[in-house]
This record gives sequence, structure tokens and C-alpha cells, in this order.
Amino acid sequence: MNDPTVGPSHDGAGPSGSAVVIDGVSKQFTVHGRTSQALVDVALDAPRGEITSLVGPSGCGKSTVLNLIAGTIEPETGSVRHNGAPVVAINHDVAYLPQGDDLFPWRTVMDNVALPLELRRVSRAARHRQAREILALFGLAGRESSYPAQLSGGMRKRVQIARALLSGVDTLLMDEPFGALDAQLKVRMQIDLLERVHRQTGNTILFVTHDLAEAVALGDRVVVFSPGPGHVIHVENIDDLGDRSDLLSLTESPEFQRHVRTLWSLVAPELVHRSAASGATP
Ligand SMILES: Nc1ncnc2c1ncn2[C@@H]1O[C@H](COP(=O)(O)OP(=O)(O)OP(=O)(O)O)[C@@H](O)[C@H]1O
Repeated sequence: MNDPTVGPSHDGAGPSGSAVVIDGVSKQFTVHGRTSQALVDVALDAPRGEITSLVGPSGCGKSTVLNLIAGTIEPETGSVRHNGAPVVAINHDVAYLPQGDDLFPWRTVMDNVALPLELRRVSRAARHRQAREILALFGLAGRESSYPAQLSGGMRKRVQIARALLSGVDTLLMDEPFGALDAQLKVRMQIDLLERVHRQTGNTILFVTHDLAEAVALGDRVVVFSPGPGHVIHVENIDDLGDRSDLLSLTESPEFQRHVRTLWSLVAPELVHRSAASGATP
């Protein structure tokens, strides 16, 4: 599908506020002599201070896009720019939260969260003060001396996000941040992300999700990828939902449901056709 909104609208230098601009990017992987194409001619644009959700079928290359922005891999063709500069090596100006958790099991919660400050040689007293403040904000006061294995999945995810915020960068890349959480905790974490991470800091966030309702509830825009090799087939602008602080009511609004349905029709058209025939909603 051709969509007039697809493709970078800015040059990456930032005057119109793009934090990330990807243009004409193709990426392939060669494993044991076999080459497979992950991305073809991808163009996308993540406005500064906004949340961009990335959705698409499994294997379409969503994580690969985050890896390109993080600079852990390089494209064969095209360019990736962050804050106006080409990404040509590991990008230390983004915080990357991979799927699962990457906390150091031998470090306490305090020492995990304070790690970015430790790397910047901030004094022990100052980094512990900042870490304590941010842990309290995320409801983890009193858990500073715990080890990751002693925490629930939701707590570990909050520790990861707290650590990302202390890294002092303005762009967060999140790969299915709430995928493994139960439904109740997921909504709580989504509200945390909107309120504490996004509204209070103004960070740019790109996040990958399989949950189309989550993509709409959190995203200012949702970028839809084709099945692999992935390219961008649509950008859904989510600019008509009003106040998002009540996420549960939000999901009942006709506008919300219209966006989700549009995404379903792009990501899994066969399900939409089947459910239309049976009168069910996918
Ligand atoms: N490091 C790698 N080495 C080899 N192949 C890779 C590598 N990373 C990704 N791929 C391949 O690239 C394609 C896209 O993978 P990617 O993980 O980006 O997709 P995805 O959309 O994030 O998938 P999912 O939704 O299932 O997590 C897949 O075919 C995958 O096997």
C-alpha cells in the first residue's frame, strides 16, 4: 500500500524536530553462508519528544530497526541519523531496552540503576541519591538492596527503565517492553511510561510491540511494517485521542477502536476478513 505519510519528511538536521530519520535502508544477514534480507528500502521518521510505535508481523525486522538506530549493526544501503548525526558506530546517545531483561544479576537494584552514573564517574553519594530518587518514583523504594532475581518481572522492567532514564540520553529504544507482563501490570507500566518517562522527561521513545491496542494507546504515531523482508507500509497518526491519562476509558472510544482496526487490517488482513464474515472483532 502506498501511503503519502510514509517516508522521512525531514532531513535529520533537526529543525522540524526529528530525533531519528531512516532513509532508504536495506539490511541483510548472512549466517553459515546463507543470506537473508531483513529490511528493504525502509524510510521512517521519529519526531523528537514523541512516542513512535513499531508494529508488524513476526520477523519483519522491527528489532533490526532498533539495532540500526543503536548502531549495533550497519545497513547495506541507506542512512540512519539520530539527532542530526549519522549513526556509524555504537550510538551512546540512546538507551536500548532489549526484550527480556539485561540487568546484571550480581549487582543490587541500586548498583544496576546507578551504573550509567558510575560509568560517568559520578561520586558514590551523588549517584546513590539520584538512583534512590528515581527508584522511589517507580515504586521501588525499599528494594535498593535486592538482587534482580529477587524481583518480579514488572519490577525488573521498572529497574531497566529507571536505569535508562539515569543514562541522561533523550531517546529510548524499547523492544516489547511489556510483552511478558500480566494484563494488570501491563496497564500500570503503560501509564508509568506515559506519565513518568514520557511526559515528565519529554524523551523521544521508539518502541516495538505486537499489541496493536498498546501501539495506539501509547503512540503518537504507529509505523506499520510489511511481512519480512520488512518495509514501511503505513504510518498511522494518533492525534485525535485527547487526554490519555485514563487508558482504560481511552480504549472504549470510537477513535481508538478505529485506529486499532486499521492496524489489524494492515497487519493481519486475513483475520479481519474472517471476523467480518463471522461478525466477530479480531
Ligand atoms: N543477528 C542476526 N543474525 C541473523 N539474522 C538475523 C539477526 N537479527 C535478525 N535476523 C533476521 O532478520 C529478520 C528480522 O528479524 P527481527 O528480529 O528484526 O524481526 P522482528 O520483527 O523484531 O521479529 P519479532 O517480532 O518476532 O521479534 C528475521 O528473519 C531474523 O531471523
